[in-house]
Amino acid sequence: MIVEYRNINLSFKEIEIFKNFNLKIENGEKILLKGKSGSGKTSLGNFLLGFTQPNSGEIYFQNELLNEKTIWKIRQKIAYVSQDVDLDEKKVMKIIAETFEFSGNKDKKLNKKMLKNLLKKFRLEDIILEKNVSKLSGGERQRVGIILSILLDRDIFVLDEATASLDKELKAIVANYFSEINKTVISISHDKEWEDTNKYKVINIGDDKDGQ
Ligand SMILES: Nc1ncnc2c1ncn2[C@@H]1O[C@H](COP(=O)(O)OP(=O)(O)OP(=O)(O)O)[C@@H](O)[C@H]1O
Repeated sequence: MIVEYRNINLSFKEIEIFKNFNLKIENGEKILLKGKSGSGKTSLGNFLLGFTQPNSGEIYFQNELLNEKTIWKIRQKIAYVSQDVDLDEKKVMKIIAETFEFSGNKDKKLNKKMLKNLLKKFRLEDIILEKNVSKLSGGERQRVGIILSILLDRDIFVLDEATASLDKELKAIVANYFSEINKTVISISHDKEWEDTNKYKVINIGDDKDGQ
């Protein structure tokens, strides 16, 4: 098992989002979190990354309890892509190169051949590497964020509406790509292309508040 949410409770004011929510995710599993807007999907991703905490309950990552001591180590094992990929306003290649200089990524080496292949797979021209991020369209920026997350070669992907800015064809390409890789994937998406692959275990959030 790679991730376990145990007895998670979350509420804001009088609104209960999770009541004794439980979910186990196996190594290599492909998970699609679905549910109405406001059902708590993003919160589940945020708990795992330590961005926010539930009111009560525990989260385990590779059998280790997530807390303020373990979160930094755990975060380095997670590749996170959000809807609004937040990249510095620099040349794309510079951002990629600098990402590999962070202390947390020091054990990883930029695979340039893989980068070229990924650009091609996600329909980007090589010239994009020389462009400033501020000049990219939303869909281009989103794909650069996805490519960067893949290059980091981490254990698990948390993809929060990672295909929202892409056209139909690209949504399908990205959803297919993640369905076939040898990693654990948690995707939060309203895009039907993820489910269309038939490779993701669909978890409906909010249907049954009293645990799953
Ligand atoms: N810090 C906060 N303060 C108050 N309410 C919050 C906070 N964080 C989340 N919420 C509320 O918790 C609920 C769940 O939010 P969350 O973003 O996890 O839902 P979601 O299922 O990802 O929604 P969407 O599909 O719209 O992105 C929402 O009603 C949201 O307004």
